[in-house]
Amino acid sequence: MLLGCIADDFTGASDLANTLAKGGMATMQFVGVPDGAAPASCEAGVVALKSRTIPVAEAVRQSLAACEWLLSQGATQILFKYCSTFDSTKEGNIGPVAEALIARLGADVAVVCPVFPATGRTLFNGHLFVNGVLLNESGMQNHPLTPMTDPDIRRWLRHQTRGEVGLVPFSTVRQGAEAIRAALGAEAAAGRRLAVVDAVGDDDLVAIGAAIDGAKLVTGGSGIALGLPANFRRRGLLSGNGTSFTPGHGPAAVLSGSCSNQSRAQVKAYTAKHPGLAVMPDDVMSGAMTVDQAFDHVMSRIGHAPMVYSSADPAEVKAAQERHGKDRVAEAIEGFFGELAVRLADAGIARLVVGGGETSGAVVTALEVECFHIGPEIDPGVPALAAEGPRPIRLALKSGNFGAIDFYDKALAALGDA
Ligand SMILES: Nc1ncnc2c1ncn2[C@@H]1O[C@H](COP(=O)(O)OP(=O)(O)OP(=O)(O)O)[C@@H](O)[C@H]1O
Ligand SMILES: O=C(O)[C@@H](O)C(=O)CO
Repeated sequence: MLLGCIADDFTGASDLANTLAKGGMATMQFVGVPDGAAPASCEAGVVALKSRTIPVAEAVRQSLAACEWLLSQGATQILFKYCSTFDSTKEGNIGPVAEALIARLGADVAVVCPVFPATGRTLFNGHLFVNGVLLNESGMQNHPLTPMTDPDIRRWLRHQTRGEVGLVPFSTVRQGAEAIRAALGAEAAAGRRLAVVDAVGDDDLVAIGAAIDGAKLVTGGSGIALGLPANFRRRGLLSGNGTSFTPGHGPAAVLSGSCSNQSRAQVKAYTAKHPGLAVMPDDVMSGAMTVDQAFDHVMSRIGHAPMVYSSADPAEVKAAQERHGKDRVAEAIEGFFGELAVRLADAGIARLVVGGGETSGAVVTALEVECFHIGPEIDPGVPALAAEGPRPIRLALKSGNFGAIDFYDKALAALGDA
């Protein structure tokens, strides 16, 4: 293994694995920290954690454990992947995890770059935009677990860190790799171990990638990985063998627990053409909607690739959270989808598409997936996946805001056929 990656959620892990696989690295995604060794052919290993919204100390502990395993597999550079919308609270978990990794690795400075131009995430003067709109006006201010109310990433991150946070502005980034390297060196010399780095396009990310060749720690969204494979290729370290995804055959279903604007539009488009079952938090919590009922609903319509969704608009989400408590609702719905996925896989569902990072984490964990082989890209940031483990199902894990309006139909086709 050359590059070792720690992702704070499961959709984010497959987003990153997609970028690295497209960049020509033989990439595997692992679910949690594996017990054994990675296959010798694995050049980039992505350990998927579900650490984005867990207590800070636990996120740090799990991330350090993942780091140890990746180092033990030979990784010479560690990449900490978080969301391109910087999903976090004032307490964490991005800052504390990054600082713990810096201390463990003895890194002098690590870039902070959530930029992902293909999905409209750009950073200018430290301010994060989603499709040209400031982060805190993009819909992310209504996120059920990590409402993003400040677009100034340096200021937001500073709430979470012990040390000061630096900035490499776009005026430097546009001068190329040498200038970026010098600016990062100046941040390190000033004692700032984390430096937010502006970028608006893929060429900026490629230049940043070249500037951080050999850096012990890199942090960011999947875009920060765009320029990294070239560093290993330049040294003749890549086999060029790619990954070993094969499509699946059999019935399909879709589960959506994401409440983002884009997910709600995708759910609407999909259920206009396929059967859909809306699952209400109140019904899940009271037992009025059981996994058995949802399972029967899906299985009786299985030829039509039905969808089960809890996706609801911000007012409904808020009302449910006020009635039951934010964590209890999330736990109940995630548990519901996890159990349903297991029932469906055991009943022969061969292709499953899941919407939402937390929801995907719950589903993949319940399915006891050990690792994934990375297949073709469906839409930016979302690859087809083949699971290894007790249930060798084909999966796509869609981040809440990713994917075109017809994403779910495209995903089912990319995963295989009936
Ligand atoms: N109707 C609902 N009311 C309240 N909470 C809900 C509802 N539906 C889903 N949730 C919870 O909201 C959270 C949605 O997070 P999830 O990560 O799955 O989606 P997302 O945030 O849109 O995706 P991503 O993290 O990939 O951007 C989950 O914990 C889910 O269980
Ligand atoms: O970076 C992103 O936006 C995604 O990979 C993600 O992490 C959403 O959960």
